[in-house]
Amino acid sequence: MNELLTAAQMRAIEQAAIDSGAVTGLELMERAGAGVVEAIYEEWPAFSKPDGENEQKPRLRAVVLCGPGNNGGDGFVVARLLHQRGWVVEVFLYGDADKLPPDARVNYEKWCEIGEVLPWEKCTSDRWGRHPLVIEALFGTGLTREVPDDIRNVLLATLNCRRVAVDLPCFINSDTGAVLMEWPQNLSGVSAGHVTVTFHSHKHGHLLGAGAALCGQVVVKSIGLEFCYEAIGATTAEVFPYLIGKLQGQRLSKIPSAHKFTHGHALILSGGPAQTGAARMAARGALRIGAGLVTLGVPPTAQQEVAAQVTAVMLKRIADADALSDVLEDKRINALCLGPALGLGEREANLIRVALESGRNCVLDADALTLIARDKDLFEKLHPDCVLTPHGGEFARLFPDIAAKLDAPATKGPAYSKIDATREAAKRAGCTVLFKGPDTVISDQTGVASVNAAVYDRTVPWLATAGSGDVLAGFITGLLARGFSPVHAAEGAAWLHVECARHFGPGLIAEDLPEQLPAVLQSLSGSDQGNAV
Ligand SMILES: NC(=O)C1=CN([C@@H]2O[C@H](COP(=O)(O)OP(=O)(O)OC[C@H]3O[C@@H](n4cnc5c(N)ncnc54)[C@H](OP(=O)(O)O)[C@@H]3O)[C@@H](O)[C@H]2O)[C@@H](O)CC1
Ligand SMILES: Nc1ncnc2c1ncn2[C@@H]1O[C@H](COP(=O)(O)OP(=O)(O)O)[C@@H](O)[C@H]1O
Ligand SMILES: [K+]
Repeated sequence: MNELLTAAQMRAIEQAAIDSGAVTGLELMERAGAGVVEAIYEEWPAFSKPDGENEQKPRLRAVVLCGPGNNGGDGFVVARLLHQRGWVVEVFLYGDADKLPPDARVNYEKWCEIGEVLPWEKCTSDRWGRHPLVIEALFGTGLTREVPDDIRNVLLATLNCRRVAVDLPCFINSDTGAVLMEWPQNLSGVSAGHVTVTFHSHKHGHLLGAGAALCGQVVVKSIGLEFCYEAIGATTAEVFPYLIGKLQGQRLSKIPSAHKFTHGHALILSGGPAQTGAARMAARGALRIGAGLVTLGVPPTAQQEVAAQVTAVMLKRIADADALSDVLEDKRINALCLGPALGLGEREANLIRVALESGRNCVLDADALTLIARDKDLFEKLHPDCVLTPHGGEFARLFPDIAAKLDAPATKGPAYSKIDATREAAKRAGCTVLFKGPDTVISDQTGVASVNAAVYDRTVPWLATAGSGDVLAGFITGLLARGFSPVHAAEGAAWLHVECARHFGPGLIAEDLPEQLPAVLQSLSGSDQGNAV
């Protein structure tokens, strides 16, 4: 599934399934536990060897850490299923067995018929050496507050073991990806779970914030809830897709009979002398992504510099806001990009004013965002055909109160997420907002949102290089010129941006990004419709 769910949405889906009479909570828990065991054998095929039947070989050993809710219930199922497959399993319970919720209690009792449930106090680090596998079923979507020290100490002691987190690592808020546990500085790069096995669909916390770096890899197992998905989607109405940019990317083929103006004309405004590289990279991106024509608007003082360095991109002198108005008399110019190294003076503010008043598609990045943050009047001129592309610092300048909510120390859940923040910002700005990062979130003013997650097998840390944001602004502008709606242009561009970085690999510099587009686009137009990308 490509949908991202909050804890509340997941609960609603489960409840609807149970209410329909098609399945019980106990059956769902059994399927969840079976999904975890299946994932364990997929991840470590060596476990499938018939250990236990061979007298020479020791039996496989696991420890299961069960929490006080239904996540713990899943843990008891896993313990039983592993035992059935010949494992030696030790089970610890954090909390009071008498207070377990009903389904978890049933599975606790089933386990008690097989083996012992050890109290948490006995869960000491000297036990880990004997276990090839630690299954953490302490808290899942029900984590509501910081993880207590007696759990933290145990978790830190397991870091050298093979680990499986059930649903989510117990210290990650499922709605925000925030870590609700003090994490030692020297372990900041350590993944806290080799594998996280979740059910039905990803949760926000698997992709947002620190969550992605600490889940290890995420395996999604079906627990048979697909049949009620539509009904729930309609009632919850806020199910966000991720990787949807791929779908937008797949719409990029050009009609054989079309001419260049069919694909739009993008105008990208450059900064002054020695400040022209950013706009040139954006222009290259817009052209490569398929805009029919791309013009760089340059201040007269930078004309020579830019002319010496462009070929397919055209050039236009734009001295000031009046000159921009004149250029925009050409109605074929249908997408503008302002911001990359544009400058922060009055001239630039006036250029932005004219661009916004023209009502054209408009990407506002970098310096343009700073100018809009400074000038309420400019902010109010934003309209639905604009796309704002802030990184964290620019977002905080534009929406300080929203950023403060997002940055508030994570002490409880459910909490305010990057998706919530981007949706609120887009609503306030009245346009599409693309909030950058490895977890880029895109939302339009109506609340439609998606996440372009550059995590797990799409990790591209080398994209954090000077100027890559300028290229992204160019990609979005090019797609706007080609007629994509603002939100689809932002989604498609963000997805292609990451694909270009993946295609190039380490050593990437921003100039390389547009040059990867031919190969990436080629693979999209192939017979497999992009599945290979
Ligand atoms: N519903 C279903 O049908 C299915 C659900 N499934 C599974 O259930 C999981 C959700 O179960 P859940 O809602 O019971 O929440 P869960 O994550 O076990 O935690 C709640 C408990 O933890 C406690 N607690 C929280 N934070 C704490 C802290 N920091 N420190 C200490 N305690 C803390 C909290 O205490 P309380 O806040 O009530 O005092 C409560 O006791 C889900 O992730 C999936 O694995 C699957 O089987 C599929 C079918
Ligand atoms: N660690 C990372 N993984 C994936 N993408 C990243 C990472 N860091 C930054 N990016 C992406 O790189 C781009 C950087 O843009 P920006 O911060 O505006 O840089 P610049 O101003 O130098 O162009 C954004 O698209 C952002 O999402
Ligand atoms: K867990």
